[in-house]
Amino acid sequence: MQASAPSPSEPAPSAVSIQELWKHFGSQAAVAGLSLELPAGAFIGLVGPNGAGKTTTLSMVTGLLRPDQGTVLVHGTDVWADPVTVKARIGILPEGLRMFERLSGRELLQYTGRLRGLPATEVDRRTEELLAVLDLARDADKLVADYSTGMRKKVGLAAALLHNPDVLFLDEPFEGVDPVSAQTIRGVLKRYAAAGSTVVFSSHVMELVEQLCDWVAVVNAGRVIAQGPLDSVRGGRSLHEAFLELIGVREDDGQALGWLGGGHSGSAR
Ligand SMILES: Nc1ncnc2c1ncn2[C@@H]1O[C@H](COP(=O)(O)OP(=O)(O)OP(=O)(O)O)[C@@H](O)[C@H]1O
Repeated sequence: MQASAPSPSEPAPSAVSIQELWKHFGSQAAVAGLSLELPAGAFIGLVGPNGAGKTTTLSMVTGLLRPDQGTVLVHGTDVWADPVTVKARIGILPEGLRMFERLSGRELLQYTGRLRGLPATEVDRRTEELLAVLDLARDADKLVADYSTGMRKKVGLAAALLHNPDVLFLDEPFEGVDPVSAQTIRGVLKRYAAAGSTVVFSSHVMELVEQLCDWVAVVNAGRVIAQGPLDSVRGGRSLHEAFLELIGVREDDGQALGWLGGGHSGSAR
């Protein structure tokens, strides 16, 4: 893989620079020459239909899955040439995060903080603050195995933020999360982004992306089909409308599923 430094004439430095990324599973190209420049300090939404390649892309960008081809730089450092440097600067909340189930929420955060090399007193301070802000203090001594989906997302987010990363990657952070927990997560992410850090998250919920993000990338069939500031991608429409148009959603021709509905069982037995 080739590492190339960003051009010195670039006005706003990229937090993440992705060049011609490829990943095949068997004969299928899940990610097919995807290139993206994600601006530093932005709140970025990565949207695309099911199977578009969002999770595969995020996995390659965060050093969890090796690309077949292509380069990913995080603040100028090649993820696959120098993963240790990059991993110190990023936080990740992956989809279907596996956690140490037999630890309590508090123990999980303390363990994560020590793994990150933070001093014990700092780990304790940050752990208690994150538990309080994410409304987990009451359940801090419960085992992670007994956490609900929303609680798991919140403790995963706390673990991803503990070392105060420069860039935070979240794969579907709001999936399965109730409106109260979603509001709490949104508040923490907004606070984090307001301090100049970069958030990159994938979502299917266009309204949420519109509310939170100032920059959007639309992925389809393993490629980026639109990227830029939210308003330029929307082009005067809602993001939902722009998304459907960009993806080229097919109108139902009314032929299929003609048997469905009306409560008649039909003749086939
Ligand atoms: N480990 C794997 N083995 C085989 N195929 C895979 C694997 N991971 C992903 N794929 C395939 O790659 C394509 C992209 O999947 P990916 O999970 O990246 O999409 P996505 O945009 O995150 O989708 P969703 O929105 O449904 O989560 C899909 O066709 C999927 O079936």
